[in-house]
Amino acid sequence: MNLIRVKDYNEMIERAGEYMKLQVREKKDSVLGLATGRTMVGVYERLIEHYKNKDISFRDVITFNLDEYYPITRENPSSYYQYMMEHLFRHTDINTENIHIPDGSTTDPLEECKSYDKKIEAVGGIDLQLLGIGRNGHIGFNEPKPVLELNTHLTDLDETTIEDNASAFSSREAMPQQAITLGIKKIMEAKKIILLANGREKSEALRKMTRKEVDPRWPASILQLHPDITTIADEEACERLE
Ligand SMILES: O=P(O)(O)OC[C@H]1O[C@](O)(CO)[C@@H](O)[C@@H]1O
Repeated sequence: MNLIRVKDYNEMIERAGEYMKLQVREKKDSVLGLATGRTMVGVYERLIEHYKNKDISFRDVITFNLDEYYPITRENPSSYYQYMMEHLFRHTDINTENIHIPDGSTTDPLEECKSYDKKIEAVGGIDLQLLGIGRNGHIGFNEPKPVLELNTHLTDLDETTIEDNASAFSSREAMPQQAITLGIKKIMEAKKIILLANGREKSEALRKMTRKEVDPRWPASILQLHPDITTIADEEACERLE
């Protein structure tokens, strides 16, 4: 694993934006696996800047988001669908047909999960997967569990995740307790992965992720088996590393 230690959040998103820019410049029809959450807000701001400076175009880019709450409608301002529209897509020239986000309003989540995996396979898999990391070591919504699920699936959210993400909803009760998430297999099949971690609250997850053992109680630890992963982490997140 290539670990790049940076000073702070700004340096982290700068590097991540540059990395993603190069990917899209090298391969205009890149298949990008995208993440949401607080960490990614700045990365998308950088990408929008690169787009406005005409360094990149999203016209041929295909995207697959990692996850979506369940149940939730696309119109819900706290949905990841709205997050992506607000923070990235509506500022770019991306073709809306190339945007894929699990449908959190489906009445048949099992079918939605299967068809999501098939859509990824149909475009030849993900070229670059962008990942954040939960305080509990989750990637996407692959939560700490005795076993990790391979395929896209419906999952119960961990208490830590509910605690961390409830502020995006009007109340804790308004937050869905489940989500549809890409499984470990499609994440690991991505040709390249870039993972971002910032802040002290991510330091334990980062330590467990780099400990040279795979522990399903810290799902991100499996990423150590990926042949092309770059982790960019700030000083605070690196605090517990040797
Ligand atoms: O960036 P945050 O808000 O700390 O969240 C960490 C990760 O957990 C998630 O909320 C769950 O997928 C991601 O969106 C994010 O990458």
